[in-house]
Amino acid sequence: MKKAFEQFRKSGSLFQIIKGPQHPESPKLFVLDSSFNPPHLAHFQLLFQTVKNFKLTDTQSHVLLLLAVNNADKLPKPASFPHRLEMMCLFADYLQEKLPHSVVSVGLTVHSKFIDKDKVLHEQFTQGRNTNIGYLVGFDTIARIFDEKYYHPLKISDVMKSFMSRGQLYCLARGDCHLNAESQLKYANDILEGKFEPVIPKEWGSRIHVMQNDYPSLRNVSSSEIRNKLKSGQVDNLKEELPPCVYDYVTKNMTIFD
Ligand SMILES: Nc1ncnc2c1ncn2[C@@H]1O[C@H](COP(=O)(O)OP(=O)(O)OP(=O)(O)O)[C@@H](O)[C@H]1O
Ligand SMILES: NC(=O)c1ccc[n+]([C@@H]2O[C@H](COP(=O)(O)O)[C@@H](O)[C@H]2O)c1
Repeated sequence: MKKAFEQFRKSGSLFQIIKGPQHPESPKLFVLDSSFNPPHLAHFQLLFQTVKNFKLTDTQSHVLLLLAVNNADKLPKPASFPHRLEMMCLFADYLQEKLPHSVVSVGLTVHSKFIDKDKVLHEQFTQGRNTNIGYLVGFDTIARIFDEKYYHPLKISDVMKSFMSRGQLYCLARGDCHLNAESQLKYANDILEGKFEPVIPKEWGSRIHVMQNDYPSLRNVSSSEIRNKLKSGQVDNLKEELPPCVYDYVTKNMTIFD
């Protein structure tokens, strides 16, 4: 994975598939953009519930696990990018088994903001086809996508116009969030009712789909909490929070999070 990562870095490309088919013909692309530091079962649940509820009938979906080598806020640590790619590939195999009617791939991008990732993915996957792209996020990330500080001095209603007019945002409510579950679940409706006008145009509410996590025990799971448990040696508790393949990887390679 170190080689694949270095090649991407040197290539000057904006996006590259590292694992899986280069040009899947699916009409629906689901993108999980994450730091994968490490990937965990709340990420799995976000993917599983979205594909189950929003896939197009009788067609194969394409699930893309996307790692940005430049994060909007976080430094590239503690796990190095090659280690994260290893964990993403294990997670992709696990997903492929659980979602047999989807094709799963792993990709890298240089872009940190969703509006920029979206431009690149449209060029890559929708040319001459009618592919619909949906982005899978937790509620904290929705709040960050609509935070004006990332676009200053431009207005959100202008800068996000094409992103919000063609894509969908599939969102899983989180326990460890600034809003309670009830407020998270009515967020799309609040937008539709114009509560955040003029910053967020009300018609965008129809493109946002907020779900409750079917498993209450996963609502507070996060990569940082998992890293903390690893550091303090609470590894047994992690079996309920990580796919078995990722659990094996992190417990055999504990130093990657130092
Ligand atoms: N428990 C969860 N419930 C719902 N969404 C989640 C959960 N954990 C992560 N996500 C979402 O998955 C996406 C990618 O996650 P990210 O890599 O930021 O994971 P994280 O667990 O929040 O990481 P960290 O703790 O390092 O910040 C984000 O949009 C995030 O909101
Ligand atoms: N405004 C935006 O588009 C925006 C804001 C915050 C995070 N992100 C991206 O979301 C992804 C997940 O971020 P975190 O790992 O920080 O939760 C990263 O690729 C990050 O760069 C995008």
